[in-house]
Formats: sequence, C-alpha cells, structure tokens
Amino acid sequence: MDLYYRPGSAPCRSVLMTAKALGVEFDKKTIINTRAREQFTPEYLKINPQHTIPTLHDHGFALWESRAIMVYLVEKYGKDDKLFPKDVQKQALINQRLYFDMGTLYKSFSEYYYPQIFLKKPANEENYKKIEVAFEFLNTFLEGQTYSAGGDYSLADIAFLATVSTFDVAGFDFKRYANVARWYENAKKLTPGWEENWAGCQEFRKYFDN
Ligand SMILES: N[C@@H](CCC(=O)N[C@@H](CS)C(=O)NCC(=O)O)C(=O)O
Repeated sequence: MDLYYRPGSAPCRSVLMTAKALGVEFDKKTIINTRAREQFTPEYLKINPQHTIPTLHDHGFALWESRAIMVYLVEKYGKDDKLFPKDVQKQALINQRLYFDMGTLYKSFSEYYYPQIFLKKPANEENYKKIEVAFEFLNTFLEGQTYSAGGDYSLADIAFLATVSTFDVAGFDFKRYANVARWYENAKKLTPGWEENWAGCQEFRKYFDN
C-alpha cells in the first residue's frame, strides 16, 4: 500500500497520524512536490485525476480525500473500531466533525492564508472573521468535553489536530478559545505521530517566508 503525500500538507499529516495510530506501515511513501507541479505527471493523474495529495494506492485501489482515507484505513486495517466506531450515532457525530473540519474550519484557513502565502496578496478581514466564527463553533463543540466527537478519542481528534496545528504554526492566536486550547494540549499528548506532524508544520511554515 503506497501513500503519495507531502510532509507539510495538513490533509497528508492527518493520514500519517491515523496510520501511526493504527500501526499501519505504507510499503512506499512518495513525496509529491506540489509547488513543482509533480501532481500533474501523467502517471500521477492516472492514479488521481483530481491531482491532490494525499492519495492512497492500495494494491490497485486508489483513494484520495484525506478524511475518506482515514476512515478507509480504520475500516480496512484497524484491529478494532475505536477510532471510527460502527455504532451509527457515534459514527455520524464523527462524520459531522470531519465534514465541519473540511468544509468550515480548514476552509477558513485556506481562504484566509492561501492567497497571502501563495499569491502574496494582502490579508482579507472578512476571511479572518470566518476563522473566528469557525473557532467559536469548535470551542462550543468542546465545552465540557475531553474529545471532539462524543466521549471517546476518534478520527475527529486526529483531523482537528492536523488543522489546529496548522493554524498554530501560522501564528493564529486560538488560545483565546479556552476549550480548544485545553483540547489541543491533550490531543498533542495522546496522538501517535504528533512529532512527525509538528515537523511537517515547520515545513509548511517555510511557505510564509518565501
Ligand atoms: N480536501 C482534500 C484537499 C487536498 C488538497 O487540496 N491538497 C493540496 C495540498 S495540501 C494539493 O494537493 N494541492 C495540489 C493540487 O490540488 O493540485 C483532502 O483533504 O485531501
């Protein structure tokens, strides 16, 4: 089973942490330098016509979208269902958080920071407000909770950890969201592969400087 990824990429880091938590090893980990447009080679487009990373290639079966890959890894290779329980309501809540992470929280990151990092455009205040709104929501989800989706640690915590650490390295002051700050400190300790994730965040940080 092969993984195409880049260490700095947040969606790739969430897949790497999931694999670590499951004890899954990839036969081959191939770095795709998206800034050098390596995702547009005919070989890569054959595997993933949408040309995104991460992409998993499991003996002929290709899958992209990080959160879909995370679920697949648990369902196919997990020794148990702890990270993504079979219980319908527990699973539904985790899905809600994963969709929120992709469609609201990480989206607010990409809308605000990407134009500044990649296009060297000035900061947009409206988009900054969307980040604050998303963090307010996450803070509310975490009120009185140790984990981000119900009573147990799950894929939602791993996905949020990849996202929130990206905000952290970007310098967004999320410590004012007390529940998020508390959850983050705990999730860092609990999540296998945190160190690799943080090293990847430092790689990502370099985009800000050049
Ligand atoms: N929602 C996707 C986002 C994937 C994505 O946009 N990855 C970026 C790198 S962080 C990428 O592949 N960019 C290059 C491209 O789209 O051509 C996921 O979670 O996997």
